[in-house]
Amino acid sequence: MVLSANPAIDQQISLIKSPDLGDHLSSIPTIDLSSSNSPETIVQACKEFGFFKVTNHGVSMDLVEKLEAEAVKFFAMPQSEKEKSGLSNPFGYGSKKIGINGDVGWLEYLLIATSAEPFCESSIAFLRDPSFSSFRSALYDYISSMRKLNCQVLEVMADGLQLEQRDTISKLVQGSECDEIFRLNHYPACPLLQGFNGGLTGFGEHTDLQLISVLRSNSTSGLQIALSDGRWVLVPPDPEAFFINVGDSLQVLTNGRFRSVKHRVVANSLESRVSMIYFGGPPLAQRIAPLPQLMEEGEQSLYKDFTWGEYKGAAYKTRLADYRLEPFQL
Ligand SMILES: C=C1C[C@]23C[C@@]1(O)CC[C@H]2[C@@]12CC[C@H](O)[C@@](C)(C(=O)O1)[C@H]2[C@@H]3C(=O)O
Ligand SMILES: O=C(O)CCC(=O)C(=O)O
Ligand SMILES: [Fe+2]
Repeated sequence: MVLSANPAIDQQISLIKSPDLGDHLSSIPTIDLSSSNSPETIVQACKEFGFFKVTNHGVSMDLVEKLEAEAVKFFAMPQSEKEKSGLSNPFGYGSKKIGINGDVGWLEYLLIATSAEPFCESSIAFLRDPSFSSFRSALYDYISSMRKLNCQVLEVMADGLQLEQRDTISKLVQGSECDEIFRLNHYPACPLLQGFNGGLTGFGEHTDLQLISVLRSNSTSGLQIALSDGRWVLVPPDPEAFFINVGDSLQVLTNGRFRSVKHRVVANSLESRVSMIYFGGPPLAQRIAPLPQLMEEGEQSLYKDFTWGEYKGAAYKTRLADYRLEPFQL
Protein backbone atom coordinates (compact mmCIF):
# COMPACT_ATOMS: atom_id res chain seq x y z
CA MET A 1 0.00 0.00 0.00
CA VAL A 2 1.31 3.45 -0.80
CA LEU A 3 0.57 7.05 0.13
CA SER A 4 -2.03 8.23 -2.39
CA ALA A 5 -0.98 10.15 -5.49
CA ASN A 6 -3.91 12.34 -4.48
CA PRO A 7 -3.06 13.09 -0.82
CA ALA A 8 -6.65 14.14 -0.03
CA ILE A 9 -7.58 10.63 1.07
CA ASP A 10 -4.52 10.27 3.34
CA GLN A 11 -5.32 13.63 4.93
CA GLN A 12 -8.79 12.36 5.82
CA ILE A 13 -7.39 9.51 7.95
CA SER A 14 -7.52 10.79 11.50
CA LEU A 15 -4.88 10.46 14.21
CA ILE A 16 -5.78 8.76 17.48
CA LYS A 17 -3.98 9.53 20.73
CA SER A 18 -3.04 6.43 22.74
CA PRO A 19 -5.28 5.63 25.69
CA ASP A 20 -3.61 6.67 28.99
CA LEU A 21 -1.18 4.14 30.39
CA GLY A 22 -3.64 3.26 33.13
CA ASP A 23 -6.14 2.27 30.51
CA HIS A 24 -4.82 -1.18 29.86
CA LEU A 25 -7.40 -3.74 30.89
CA SER A 26 -5.71 -5.58 33.72
CA SER A 27 -6.87 -8.71 32.00
CA ILE A 28 -9.03 -9.41 28.97
CA PRO A 29 -11.81 -11.84 29.92
CA THR A 30 -10.56 -15.23 28.80
CA ILE A 31 -12.72 -18.25 28.13
CA ASP A 32 -11.01 -21.60 28.25
CA LEU A 33 -13.25 -23.68 26.00
CA SER A 34 -12.08 -26.89 27.69
CA SER A 35 -13.16 -25.70 31.14
CA SER A 36 -16.44 -26.66 32.79
CA ASN A 37 -17.11 -23.09 33.96
CA SER A 38 -16.94 -21.60 30.44
CA PRO A 39 -20.77 -21.13 30.17
CA GLU A 40 -20.86 -18.86 33.23
CA THR A 41 -17.71 -16.91 32.35
CA ILE A 42 -18.79 -16.39 28.74
CA VAL A 43 -22.14 -14.88 29.79
CA GLN A 44 -20.42 -12.61 32.29
CA ALA A 45 -17.97 -11.41 29.61
CA CYS A 46 -20.75 -10.81 27.07
CA LYS A 47 -22.73 -8.75 29.57
CA GLU A 48 -19.83 -6.69 30.87
CA PHE A 49 -17.58 -6.26 27.82
CA GLY A 50 -19.22 -7.82 24.75
CA PHE A 51 -15.73 -9.10 24.13
CA PHE A 52 -13.48 -11.95 25.22
CA LYS A 53 -10.55 -14.09 24.26
CA VAL A 54 -10.89 -17.83 23.60
CA THR A 55 -8.18 -20.35 24.45
CA ASN A 56 -8.06 -24.14 24.13
CA HIS A 57 -10.15 -23.71 20.99
CA GLY A 58 -8.83 -26.75 19.16
CA VAL A 59 -8.04 -24.84 15.94
CA SER A 60 -4.73 -25.95 14.46
CA MET A 61 -2.14 -23.14 14.43
CA ASP A 62 -0.67 -24.63 11.30
CA LEU A 63 -3.83 -23.86 9.37
CA VAL A 64 -3.92 -20.31 10.79
CA GLU A 65 -0.28 -19.65 9.92
CA LYS A 66 -0.75 -20.98 6.39
CA LEU A 67 -3.55 -18.52 5.71
CA GLU A 68 -1.60 -15.68 7.32
CA ALA A 69 1.39 -16.45 5.07
CA GLU A 70 -0.87 -16.41 1.99
CA ALA A 71 -2.35 -13.09 3.07
CA VAL A 72 1.11 -11.58 3.60
CA LYS A 73 2.13 -12.79 0.12
CA PHE A 74 -1.00 -11.28 -1.41
CA PHE A 75 -0.60 -7.88 0.26
CA ALA A 76 3.08 -7.77 -0.80
CA MET A 77 2.10 -7.89 -4.49
CA PRO A 78 2.41 -4.68 -6.53
CA GLN A 79 -0.57 -2.33 -6.08
CA SER A 80 -1.62 -2.72 -9.72
CA GLU A 81 -1.73 -6.53 -9.34
CA LYS A 82 -3.81 -6.30 -6.18
CA GLU A 83 -6.25 -3.94 -7.86
CA LYS A 84 -6.67 -6.45 -10.69
CA SER A 85 -8.22 -8.73 -8.04
CA GLY A 86 -11.31 -6.56 -8.25
CA LEU A 87 -11.88 -3.40 -6.26
CA SER A 88 -14.15 -3.75 -3.23
CA ASN A 89 -17.85 -3.32 -4.09
CA PRO A 90 -18.00 -4.41 -1.28
CA PHE A 91 -16.27 -7.74 -2.05
CA GLY A 92 -12.73 -7.91 -3.37
CA TYR A 93 -9.61 -5.86 -2.66
CA GLY A 94 -9.98 -2.52 -0.95
CA SER A 95 -7.49 0.09 0.09
CA LYS A 96 -8.14 2.85 2.64
CA LYS A 97 -11.84 3.24 1.81
CA ILE A 98 -14.24 1.17 3.90
CA GLY A 99 -17.68 1.17 2.30
CA ILE A 100 -19.03 4.02 0.22
CA ASN A 101 -20.07 6.44 2.92
CA GLY A 102 -16.79 8.23 3.57
CA ASP A 103 -15.00 5.95 6.04
CA VAL A 104 -11.24 5.79 5.50
CA GLY A 105 -8.43 4.10 7.39
CA TRP A 106 -4.77 3.13 7.13
CA LEU A 107 -5.44 -0.37 5.84
CA GLU A 108 -5.92 -2.56 2.84
CA TYR A 109 -8.13 -5.62 2.85
CA LEU A 110 -9.80 -8.48 1.06
CA LEU A 111 -13.50 -8.91 1.76
CA ILE A 112 -14.95 -12.26 0.71
CA ALA A 113 -18.50 -13.66 0.75
CA THR A 114 -17.64 -17.18 1.82
CA SER A 115 -21.15 -18.60 1.90
CA ALA A 116 -21.70 -17.92 -1.82
CA GLU A 117 -21.40 -20.99 -4.04
CA PRO A 118 -18.96 -22.09 -5.28
CA PHE A 119 -17.57 -21.60 -1.82
CA CYS A 120 -15.37 -18.47 -1.63
CA GLU A 121 -14.91 -17.94 -5.31
CA SER A 122 -17.91 -16.13 -6.68
CA SER A 123 -17.24 -12.90 -4.79
CA ILE A 124 -13.50 -12.94 -5.62
CA ALA A 125 -12.92 -14.31 -9.09
CA PHE A 126 -9.10 -14.25 -8.88
CA LEU A 127 -9.21 -17.11 -6.37
CA ARG A 128 -10.14 -19.43 -9.23
CA ASP A 129 -6.79 -18.79 -10.91
CA PRO A 130 -4.42 -21.80 -10.53
CA SER A 131 -1.69 -19.47 -9.25
CA PHE A 132 -3.85 -18.87 -6.15
CA SER A 133 -4.54 -22.55 -5.42
CA SER A 134 -2.56 -22.56 -2.16
CA PHE A 135 -4.37 -19.38 -1.01
CA ARG A 136 -7.72 -20.97 -1.91
CA SER A 137 -7.03 -24.19 -0.07
CA ALA A 138 -5.76 -22.36 3.06
CA LEU A 139 -8.89 -20.22 2.97
CA TYR A 140 -11.21 -23.23 2.66
CA ASP A 141 -9.57 -24.96 5.62
CA TYR A 142 -9.66 -21.82 7.73
CA ILE A 143 -13.33 -21.08 6.99
CA SER A 144 -14.42 -24.61 7.84
CA SER A 145 -12.67 -24.43 11.20
CA MET A 146 -14.17 -20.98 11.85
CA ARG A 147 -17.67 -22.34 11.19
CA LYS A 148 -17.08 -24.95 13.88
CA LEU A 149 -15.56 -22.52 16.37
CA ASN A 150 -18.34 -19.99 15.76
CA CYS A 151 -20.99 -22.64 16.57
CA GLN A 152 -19.06 -23.96 19.54
CA VAL A 153 -18.87 -20.48 21.09
CA LEU A 154 -22.58 -19.83 20.43
CA GLU A 155 -23.44 -23.16 22.05
CA VAL A 156 -21.44 -22.39 25.18
CA MET A 157 -23.32 -19.06 25.30
CA ALA A 158 -26.65 -20.92 25.03
CA ASP A 159 -25.58 -23.17 27.93
CA GLY A 160 -24.65 -20.11 29.98
CA LEU A 161 -28.03 -18.51 29.20
CA GLN A 162 -29.65 -21.78 30.32
CA LEU A 163 -31.44 -22.30 27.02
CA GLU A 164 -32.81 -25.83 26.85
CA GLN A 165 -31.65 -26.40 23.27
CA ARG A 166 -27.95 -25.60 22.98
CA ASP A 167 -28.30 -24.95 19.23
CA THR A 168 -30.96 -22.24 19.75
CA ILE A 169 -28.49 -19.52 18.69
CA SER A 170 -25.96 -21.49 16.61
CA LYS A 171 -28.64 -22.84 14.26
CA LEU A 172 -29.30 -19.26 13.11
CA VAL A 173 -25.88 -19.14 11.44
CA GLN A 174 -25.74 -22.60 9.92
CA GLY A 175 -26.68 -23.73 6.43
CA SER A 176 -26.17 -22.65 2.85
CA GLU A 177 -28.53 -19.63 3.12
CA CYS A 178 -26.34 -18.00 5.74
CA ASP A 179 -24.76 -14.65 5.00
CA GLU A 180 -21.16 -15.36 5.92
CA ILE A 181 -18.34 -12.85 5.34
CA PHE A 182 -14.60 -13.09 5.79
CA ARG A 183 -12.17 -10.20 6.01
CA LEU A 184 -8.38 -10.16 5.77
CA ASN A 185 -7.00 -6.81 6.95
CA HIS A 186 -3.46 -5.49 6.54
CA TYR A 187 -2.41 -2.35 8.43
CA PRO A 188 1.04 -1.38 7.11
CA ALA A 189 3.52 0.18 9.51
CA CYS A 190 3.53 3.96 9.13
CA PRO A 191 7.05 5.24 9.96
CA LEU A 192 5.93 8.89 9.63
CA LEU A 193 4.19 8.44 12.98
CA GLN A 194 7.39 7.90 14.93
CA GLY A 195 7.46 10.03 18.07
CA PHE A 196 3.68 10.48 18.13
CA ASN A 197 2.01 9.00 21.21
CA GLY A 198 -0.66 7.19 19.27
CA GLY A 199 -1.34 6.18 15.72
CA LEU A 200 -3.39 6.54 12.60
CA THR A 201 -6.94 5.26 12.40
CA GLY A 202 -6.66 1.81 10.88
CA PHE A 203 -10.29 0.75 11.19
CA GLY A 204 -12.52 3.42 12.73
CA GLU A 205 -14.72 2.80 15.76
CA HIS A 206 -17.79 0.66 15.14
CA THR A 207 -19.76 -2.31 16.36
CA ASP A 208 -20.01 -5.40 14.17
CA LEU A 209 -23.45 -6.12 12.76
CA GLN A 210 -23.66 -9.92 12.99
CA LEU A 211 -24.11 -12.22 16.03
CA ILE A 212 -20.44 -12.68 16.85
CA SER A 213 -17.18 -12.09 14.99
CA VAL A 214 -14.17 -14.38 15.40
CA LEU A 215 -10.95 -12.41 15.13
CA ARG A 216 -7.34 -13.54 14.97
CA SER A 217 -4.33 -11.28 14.48
CA ASN A 218 -0.57 -11.54 14.28
CA SER A 219 1.46 -10.27 17.23
CA THR A 220 1.16 -6.56 16.32
CA SER A 221 -1.09 -4.63 18.69
CA GLY A 222 -3.67 -2.14 17.48
CA LEU A 223 -7.08 -3.43 18.52
CA GLN A 224 -8.84 -1.31 21.15
CA ILE A 225 -12.26 -1.81 22.75
CA ALA A 226 -14.53 0.69 24.49
CA LEU A 227 -15.61 -0.17 28.03
CA SER A 228 -19.18 0.48 29.15
CA ASP A 229 -18.07 3.83 30.63
CA GLY A 230 -16.72 4.88 27.21
CA ARG A 231 -12.99 4.53 28.05
CA TRP A 232 -10.84 2.98 25.32
CA VAL A 233 -8.46 0.18 26.32
CA LEU A 234 -5.79 -1.67 24.38
CA VAL A 235 -6.17 -5.38 23.72
CA PRO A 236 -2.78 -7.14 23.97
CA PRO A 237 -2.41 -9.32 20.86
CA ASP A 238 -2.28 -13.09 21.19
CA PRO A 239 -1.67 -14.89 17.88
CA GLU A 240 -2.48 -18.27 19.47
CA ALA A 241 -5.93 -17.21 20.60
CA PHE A 242 -9.14 -15.95 19.01
CA PHE A 243 -11.00 -12.84 20.10
CA ILE A 244 -14.77 -12.71 19.99
CA ASN A 245 -16.82 -9.53 19.48
CA VAL A 246 -20.49 -9.57 20.37
CA GLY A 247 -22.30 -7.96 17.42
CA ASP A 248 -25.52 -5.93 17.20
CA SER A 249 -27.69 -8.92 16.23
CA LEU A 250 -26.76 -10.85 19.38
CA GLN A 251 -27.46 -7.75 21.48
CA VAL A 252 -30.99 -7.79 20.02
CA LEU A 253 -31.46 -11.58 20.40
CA THR A 254 -30.65 -11.22 24.10
CA ASN A 255 -32.84 -8.08 24.43
CA GLY A 256 -29.82 -6.05 25.49
CA ARG A 257 -28.44 -8.51 28.06
CA PHE A 258 -25.28 -8.86 25.95
CA ARG A 259 -23.71 -5.66 24.61
CA SER A 260 -22.22 -5.30 21.16
CA VAL A 261 -18.73 -4.00 21.72
CA LYS A 262 -17.46 -0.77 20.19
CA HIS A 263 -13.95 -1.37 18.85
CA ARG A 264 -11.36 0.19 16.54
CA VAL A 265 -7.87 -0.47 15.22
CA VAL A 266 -4.96 1.95 15.41
CA ALA A 267 -2.06 1.47 12.99
CA ASN A 268 1.41 1.92 14.44
CA SER A 269 4.74 3.27 13.24
CA LEU A 270 6.91 0.18 13.44
CA GLU A 271 5.09 -3.03 12.69
CA SER A 272 2.37 -4.11 10.34
CA ARG A 273 -0.74 -5.85 11.62
CA VAL A 274 -2.53 -8.65 9.81
CA SER A 275 -5.94 -9.73 11.05
CA MET A 276 -8.53 -12.23 9.86
CA ILE A 277 -12.14 -11.89 10.89
CA TYR A 278 -14.95 -14.38 10.35
CA PHE A 279 -18.47 -12.91 10.48
CA GLY A 280 -21.17 -15.57 10.62
CA GLY A 281 -24.44 -13.88 9.64
CA PRO A 282 -27.90 -15.46 9.45
CA PRO A 283 -29.95 -15.86 6.24
CA LEU A 284 -31.26 -12.51 4.92
CA ALA A 285 -34.86 -13.44 5.79
CA GLN A 286 -34.03 -14.40 9.39
CA ARG A 287 -36.03 -12.40 11.90
CA ILE A 288 -33.81 -10.75 14.50
CA ALA A 289 -35.81 -10.41 17.71
CA PRO A 290 -35.31 -11.24 21.40
CA LEU A 291 -35.41 -15.00 22.07
CA PRO A 292 -38.76 -15.72 23.79
CA GLN A 293 -37.02 -18.27 26.07
CA LEU A 294 -34.96 -15.43 27.59
CA MET A 295 -37.76 -12.97 28.25
CA GLU A 296 -39.00 -12.63 31.79
CA GLU A 297 -42.66 -12.24 32.56
CA GLY A 298 -43.90 -8.88 31.31
CA GLU A 299 -40.57 -8.02 29.66
CA GLN A 300 -41.00 -6.02 26.45
CA SER A 301 -38.71 -6.12 23.43
CA LEU A 302 -36.39 -3.12 23.28
CA TYR A 303 -36.41 -3.32 19.48
CA LYS A 304 -38.75 -3.15 16.49
CA ASP A 305 -39.19 -6.33 14.47
CA PHE A 306 -36.71 -6.63 11.60
CA THR A 307 -34.88 -9.17 9.46
CA TRP A 308 -31.13 -9.54 9.08
CA GLY A 309 -31.49 -8.36 5.45
CA GLU A 310 -33.28 -5.19 6.57
CA TYR A 311 -30.69 -4.45 9.24
CA LYS A 312 -27.75 -5.06 6.96
CA GLY A 313 -29.32 -2.98 4.17
CA ALA A 314 -29.84 -0.04 6.53
CA ALA A 315 -26.41 -0.35 8.19
CA TYR A 316 -24.49 -0.45 4.89
CA LYS A 317 -25.89 3.04 4.14
CA THR A 318 -24.44 4.52 7.34
CA ARG A 319 -20.98 5.48 8.63
CA LEU A 320 -18.99 3.04 10.77
CA ALA A 321 -19.27 5.13 13.94
CA ASP A 322 -23.05 5.62 13.70
CA TYR A 323 -25.19 3.78 16.24
CA ARG A 324 -26.85 1.60 13.64
CA LEU A 325 -29.39 0.05 16.03
CA GLU A 326 -30.90 3.43 16.86
CA PRO A 327 -33.63 3.42 14.16
CA PHE A 328 -34.61 -0.09 15.27
CA GLN A 329 -35.09 0.75 18.95
CA LEU A 330 -38.51 1.08 20.53
C1 LIG B 1 -20.68 -1.13 3.50
C2 LIG B 1 -20.00 -1.80 4.40
C3 LIG B 1 -20.42 -2.05 5.80
C4 LIG B 1 -19.28 -2.91 6.36
C5 LIG B 1 -18.13 -2.43 5.54
C6 LIG B 1 -18.71 -2.44 4.13
O1 LIG B 1 -17.85 -1.83 3.25
C7 LIG B 1 -18.94 -3.86 3.64
C8 LIG B 1 -18.85 -4.88 4.74
C9 LIG B 1 -19.53 -4.41 6.03
C10 LIG B 1 -18.97 -5.16 7.22
C11 LIG B 1 -19.54 -6.57 7.44
C12 LIG B 1 -18.84 -7.20 8.64
C13 LIG B 1 -18.78 -6.27 9.86
O2 LIG B 1 -20.04 -6.21 10.50
C14 LIG B 1 -18.31 -4.86 9.41
C15 LIG B 1 -18.07 -4.00 10.63
C16 LIG B 1 -17.12 -5.05 8.53
O3 LIG B 1 -15.97 -5.12 8.85
O4 LIG B 1 -17.52 -5.18 7.22
C17 LIG B 1 -19.29 -4.29 8.39
C18 LIG B 1 -19.04 -2.87 7.88
C19 LIG B 1 -19.95 -1.89 8.61
O5 LIG B 1 -20.63 -2.26 9.54
O6 LIG B 1 -19.97 -0.68 8.28
O1 LIG C 1 -8.49 -5.77 12.09
C1 LIG C 1 -8.91 -5.91 13.22
O2 LIG C 1 -8.24 -6.30 14.15
C2 LIG C 1 -10.39 -5.61 13.49
C3 LIG C 1 -11.11 -5.14 12.27
C4 LIG C 1 -12.57 -5.01 12.48
O3 LIG C 1 -13.02 -4.62 13.53
C5 LIG C 1 -13.48 -5.41 11.40
O4 LIG C 1 -13.00 -5.79 10.32
O5 LIG C 1 -14.72 -5.36 11.64
FE1 LIG D 1 -15.17 -4.92 13.65
